Amino acid sequence: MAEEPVNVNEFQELARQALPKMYYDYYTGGAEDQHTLKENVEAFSRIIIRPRILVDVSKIDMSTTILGHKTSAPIMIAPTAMHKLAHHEGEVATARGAAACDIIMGLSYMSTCTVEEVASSCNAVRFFQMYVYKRRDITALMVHRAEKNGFGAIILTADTPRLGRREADIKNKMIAPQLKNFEGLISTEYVSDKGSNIEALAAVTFDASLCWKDIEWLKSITKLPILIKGVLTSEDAIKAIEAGVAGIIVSNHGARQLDYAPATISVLEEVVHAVQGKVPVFFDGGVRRGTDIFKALALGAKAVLIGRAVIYGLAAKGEVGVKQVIQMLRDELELTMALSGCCSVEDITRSHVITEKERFICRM
Ligand SMILES: Cc1cc2nc3c(=O)[nH]c(=O)nc-3n(C[C@H](O)[C@H](O)[C@H](O)COP(=O)(O)O)c2cc1C
Ligand SMILES: CC(C)CC(=O)C(=O)O
Repeated sequence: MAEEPVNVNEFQELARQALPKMYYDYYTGGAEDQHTLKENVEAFSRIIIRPRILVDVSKIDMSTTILGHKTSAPIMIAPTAMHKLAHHEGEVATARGAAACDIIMGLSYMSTCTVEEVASSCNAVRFFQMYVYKRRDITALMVHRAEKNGFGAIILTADTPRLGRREADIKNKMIAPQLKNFEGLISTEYVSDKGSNIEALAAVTFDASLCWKDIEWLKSITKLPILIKGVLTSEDAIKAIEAGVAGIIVSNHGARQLDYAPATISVLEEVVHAVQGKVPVFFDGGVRRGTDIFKALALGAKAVLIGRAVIYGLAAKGEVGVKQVIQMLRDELELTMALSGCCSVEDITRSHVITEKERFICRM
């Protein structure tokens, strides 16, 4: 029998073995030179933890509340597209993994299972991620379907007016299937002479004119709280609050959009300072270890979203793999908390980490 994976990187290797190259490249890849892709992970290694000793850590409580929903840990599943390319059960398996671990799942607008299938598969708290199509009637319908099916929030992804240039997908001539949510509404199968039909799909369907004033439109069609995903600057954090969002997700889309955008962990604090506690700030990008989650919490995130790591679990072992990856990250976070002298997520403070910039200033 093959050895059991002991960390997320080993799950990635299992996913590589399980998937056709075209899909593995789609899931792992980033934009252009993949500079930001590497940085998202490496920037974590430049942040050092300042552990405190002789604290009673015999009981650790990782639970927290996200937009009023109690969860077992400050961990959510990031919305990622087309899970059936990773495993035949698709997003239903992912949702069940989330439910088993008592964490919130973000469902992608570009899912391969329908909103209804995911909603009826388990009792996970679900947030619905949306893109805005030029055909606003279709987007409004999707939001209503999410609302009707008990989703707890809308995640508006704001960093994708056009799709980033993912060169592996271009070379592989990556093909997206017809997405079941849109059957009878719009075709999601576009053939492109540029290579990747996902790029063509986004070019034809996504509304590149989307801007801040459209949050008013979104608020007019839903009562659900809105999280805005893709904030990387204090300027946009302030605009998001002015627009009345319920939360902000610091994200560079897993480095798949603008290459040479900053590593998300390097700008989290800028956003947190701008927000001044008015709304919760969430974080994603490059999280592969419990220590990464601890660092993001110390720098002010309310919770982190996990993208690729969950897909690796799904590709390797379906629902069981999703569960194992989340459990692994939860266990690692718990151990990090214990070894740093933190009994609850509230105990994790800014003084528990030191950034590269601070170390540099100390040396001067
Ligand atoms: C294969 C893949 C598909 C993605 N699809 C979506 C999507 O449909 N909607 C979205 O808002 N973000 C999407 N993302 C971005 C994730 O929500 C998240 O920001 C990113 O994966 C976090 O980085 P990580 O993968 O390093 O954890 C996708 C990311 C990946 C890797
Ligand atoms: C189908 C794509 C638009 C999904 C996506 O956001 C991504 O691949 O990063």
